[in-house]
Amino acid sequence: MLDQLRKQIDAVDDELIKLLNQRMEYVKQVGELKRNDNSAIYRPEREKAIVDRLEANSNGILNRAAIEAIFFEIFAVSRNYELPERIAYLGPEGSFTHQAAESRYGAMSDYIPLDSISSVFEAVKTSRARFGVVPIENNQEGTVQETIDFLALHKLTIAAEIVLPIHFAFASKEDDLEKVTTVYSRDIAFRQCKNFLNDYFKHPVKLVPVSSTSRACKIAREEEGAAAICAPIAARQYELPILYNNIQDSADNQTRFLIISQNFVNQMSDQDKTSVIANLPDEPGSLVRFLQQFQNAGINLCKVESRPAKEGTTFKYVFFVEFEGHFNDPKIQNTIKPYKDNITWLGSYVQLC
Ligand SMILES: O=C(O)C(=O)C[C@]1(C(=O)O)C=C[C@@H](O)C=C1
Repeated sequence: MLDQLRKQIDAVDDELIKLLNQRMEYVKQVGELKRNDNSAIYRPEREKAIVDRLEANSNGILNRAAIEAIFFEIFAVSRNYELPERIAYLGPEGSFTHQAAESRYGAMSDYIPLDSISSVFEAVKTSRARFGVVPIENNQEGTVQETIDFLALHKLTIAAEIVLPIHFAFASKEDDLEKVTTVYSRDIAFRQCKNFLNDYFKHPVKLVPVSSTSRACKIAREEEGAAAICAPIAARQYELPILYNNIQDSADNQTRFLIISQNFVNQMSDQDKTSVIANLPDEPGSLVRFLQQFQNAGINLCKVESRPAKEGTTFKYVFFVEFEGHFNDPKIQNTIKPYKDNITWLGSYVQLC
């Protein structure tokens, strides 16, 4: 029975590899066309349209998550045939940002882990990497201010967003919780796994904050009585056994990441979001009048955040504003027309959250 099933699987795989090779032949031709007119290799809106179509047509076992897992790898291989891509991300290896980057660029891309958000921006700006992946907000903890400040400073563009459910794991070489005396992790992870720590530890245990959950795994692998609260990808990387998965208090814990690039322009789709920095006059009603334009045009705002303008010693602010729609959409163009000198466009990309 098993032999028979495996024979059938082999036959399907032979078909699949034939079809994938055929797909890559077409991809190579697309790559040549793109090289001729110097257009972007990475086209997130096209990838999304393919996944949407496959999900609608899939009347078998594969759901959207499975289709994405398979096809994002295929797209990553395709893009590498068209032009090898290098992706910088906020490291270290095994971080949630690494996991986000891999979820979009697959296992085959060339990755550079960097130790700060500013270094990721720098790597993209100096063309050391074609794309950079940085966190922008967590739905429990709020905004990563640094990312907004560097977006305002460097004028790089946002090519796409990634939304990743944040699952923490509890990993240790110890096979019994009684033997665990110290838990290493990031502050934010301790905050988000309070219930687990309260419910599972009846004896005193030391919580030691470290710079990353990968570092927590590294220490936990070497130290007796130690454990780490970490991203599952980090535990795997350090071969640290996972004792409990999904130990975070909230099942809805998600982080949103941005893919940044130089001068990246997506084509319009029907699900776009636009991010801008608005530098408005410092006078009564300035922000209200600006936002009123969006209400008048029926454009939904997704995020408004004020940040220091960092102009000398003054206490002035700029606004990071996100709204639904593509910058090139005539409706958006009309709405922001009176503000064209006050706005820096950061990107229009397919909206995932
Ligand atoms: O359609 C394109 O523009 C392609 O380059 C092909 C392809 C694909 O594999 O389907 C690859 C990369 C792009 O990000 C989108 C799609």
